[in-house]
Amino acid sequence: MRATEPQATGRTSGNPPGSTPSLVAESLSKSFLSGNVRERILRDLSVSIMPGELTLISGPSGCGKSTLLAILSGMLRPDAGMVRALGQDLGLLQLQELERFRLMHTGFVFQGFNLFPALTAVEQVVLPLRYVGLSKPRAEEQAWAALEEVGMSGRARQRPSGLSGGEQQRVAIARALAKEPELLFADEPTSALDAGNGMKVIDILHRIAKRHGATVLCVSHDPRLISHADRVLTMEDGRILDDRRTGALVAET
Ligand SMILES: Nc1ncnc2c1ncn2[C@@H]1O[C@H](COP(=O)(O)OP(=O)(O)OP(=O)(O)O)[C@@H](O)[C@H]1O
Repeated sequence: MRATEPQATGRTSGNPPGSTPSLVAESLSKSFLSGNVRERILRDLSVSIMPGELTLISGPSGCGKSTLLAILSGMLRPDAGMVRALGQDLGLLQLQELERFRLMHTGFVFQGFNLFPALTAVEQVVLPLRYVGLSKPRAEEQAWAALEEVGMSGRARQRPSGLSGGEQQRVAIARALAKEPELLFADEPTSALDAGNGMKVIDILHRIAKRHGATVLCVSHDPRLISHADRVLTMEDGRILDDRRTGALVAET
């Protein structure tokens, strides 16, 4: 969530990408036990992610994309290495402080939308805003603005059962966007959608990066999305093999 006063990152809404990364990972390692065998999933991985950009992490299934996203977002601790998010070393935070950091500064969009079946679209977006302490009128105002931004204000009174998959994902993006997080993470946000809706969703994520100066980090193995990102990191076997800028243009609404 953005502070009223400018923060230490020196970013203001809508600024073009600066030279200061918003996310820095140094020498990350992570392994998981698979039966009796310990499998190394991330291998001494270092990367810096910039604000105001949509960065895509691509690569084959099982190469560690979601694990990297989970560590960069503070959901998972690495075995070794360091993550600095918005200047904060996440490894130095106690669990409660880390949860607070995530609540105030990060938003998530998942493959399965994760909407509450009984709530209307606007209620889905209002709920987390109330949780971070906004008054009801302020939360409703921000929720409507976020739904407007993703082109869903006309469907705001619908429950998930009355919405298409693409529309549900746009509501989920509005929910993540409404608290104005500096860091927006998306794990396979288009994989349950057809090509047209997938493109719409990725273009919305791209626009959020540009308009809000947010850091948008998206995991996907969908090759159609590559030309829609500003930067593509290709992973294989727990490492980043390729780091490319695409010169992608933001689609207008
Ligand atoms: N909590 C866990 N416990 C044990 N193994 C795990 C855990 N999380 C991930 N793994 C394993 O780590 C490997 C990498 O998983 P990860 O989800 O990061 O890959 P991915 O590149 O995102 O794959 P996909 O594209 O299929 O989602 C996989 O072999 C997975 O089974």
